[in-house]
Amino acid sequence: MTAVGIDGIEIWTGKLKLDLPGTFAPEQGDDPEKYTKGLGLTNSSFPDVYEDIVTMGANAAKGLMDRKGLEPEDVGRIDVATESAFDHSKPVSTYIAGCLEQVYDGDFTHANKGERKFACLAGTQAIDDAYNWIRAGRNRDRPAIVITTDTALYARGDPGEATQGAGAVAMLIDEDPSIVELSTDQGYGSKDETDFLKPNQQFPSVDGKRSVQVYLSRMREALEDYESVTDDIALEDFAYAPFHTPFPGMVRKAALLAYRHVIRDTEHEDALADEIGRQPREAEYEDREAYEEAIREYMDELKTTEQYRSWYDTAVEPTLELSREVGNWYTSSVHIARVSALRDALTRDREFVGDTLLVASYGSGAQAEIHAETIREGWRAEIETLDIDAQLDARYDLTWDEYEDVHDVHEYDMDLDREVEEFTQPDGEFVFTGWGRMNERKYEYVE
Ligand SMILES: CC(=O)CC(=O)SCCNC(=O)CCNC(=O)[C@H](O)C(C)(C)COP(=O)(O)OP(=O)(O)OC[C@H]1O[C@@H](n2cnc3c(N)ncnc32)[C@H](O)[C@@H]1OP(=O)(O)O
Repeated sequence: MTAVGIDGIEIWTGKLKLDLPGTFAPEQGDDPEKYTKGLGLTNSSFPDVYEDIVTMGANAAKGLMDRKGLEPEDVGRIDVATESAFDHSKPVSTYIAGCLEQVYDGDFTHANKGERKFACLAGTQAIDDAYNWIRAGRNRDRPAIVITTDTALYARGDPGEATQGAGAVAMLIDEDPSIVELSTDQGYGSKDETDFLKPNQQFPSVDGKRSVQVYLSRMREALEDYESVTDDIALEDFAYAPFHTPFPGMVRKAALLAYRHVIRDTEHEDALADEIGRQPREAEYEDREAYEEAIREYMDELKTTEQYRSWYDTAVEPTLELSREVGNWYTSSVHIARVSALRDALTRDREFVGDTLLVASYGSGAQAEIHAETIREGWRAEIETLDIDAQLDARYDLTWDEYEDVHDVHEYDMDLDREVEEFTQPDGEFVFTGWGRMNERKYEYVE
């Protein structure tokens, strides 16, 4: 079977940043370590006044097409995953295709376009759709572009405000891919949940603490489902485990739970038995409460062991590097975790063609999905070309008053009583220019 997977990746960050420990924490009256150590975040990316989900997605897609030498006619499909759409009917992919057609000679008339929604999971689902379309032989030898793009803003004062972010990832899905091959095995954990939602509103209604528990429960179910369709999982089989990362502290919890689950009844559990005992088994306890208390105690000890620390520091911690700098990018979040892993491998000059990643995606509402990906020969050349570090360094550092202005500019229902100037100069990129006669958003390319 010909390999299908991710052949190219391009990232676009919002061009502004908010320093969480330095600027946000003092205004909240919080200890800066709540952000750096608790949530695990240093900065959030924000969109400048001329940026939105379309400009960020189009800029990432243009970077990808230019690097891959693609013209519009070469592309058979454009799918956008977002939970920040401003249009209930016209998909964001049409806006993005319209932007791209301003700068290329050809057009995307014969490309299939769509928009995928399942909170942060939608990007992974759009990759699945592209994979299935290629596998079904309906692609006429053309690749698909999958774009994940979000302005992940919360209402002012919401606890989620600390985890905001804005950015886009464009990925080329093709046969014989350069970066990773996708596996056919997948595990799902899915339930109707009311934890994080946006019923006809821009900013989410969030039950923050419950959303954390829902994430963990769906991940456990997805892991069990994945185990049921594959041979037993051994954690040492995976070079990295990129998770959906709303904030790194969330992944810290998920990774510990996954580790406990996977080592049960293995030599790893035996090796830890002298140090912290064996894992509590429910049958050994009088009631569920006592069992759960024993599990909590075991987990508290497990996370301090050398065995766990060594796995976490190698397979999980490196996946959080970009997230710490940009915040939550919703649909892009797991995809920047994958890129963080690949960048770590590059820095370490790691030879890992043929190695596997265990990729754990999640969307509120709620569903988790787990699958494996195999590293391909061309990964190094692709990852070396990424300019995300330069983009991050070039971000404009907002003061508190400027942050308040930026948040207001991007709030749809805000009746702004003041002009907010752009903070950065657009240079070789798409920008938002205003509204057209049918209330559509308009864009231009600035040389
Ligand atoms: C949104 C998605 O993308 C989909 C999902 O993944 S849903 C799962 C995640 N949910 C979200 O991201 C929802 C949006 N976020 C939120 O609502 C909030 O950020 C939140 C509820 C997750 C946390 O908000 P909060 O209540 O203000 O923070 P709080 O729980 O007090 O502190 C956060 C962490 O910092 C720790 N902390 C606090 N002060 C600290 C300090 N001075 N030093 C070190 N750590 C500190 C806390 O102990 C806590 O860690 P633990 O959970 O490990 O105990």
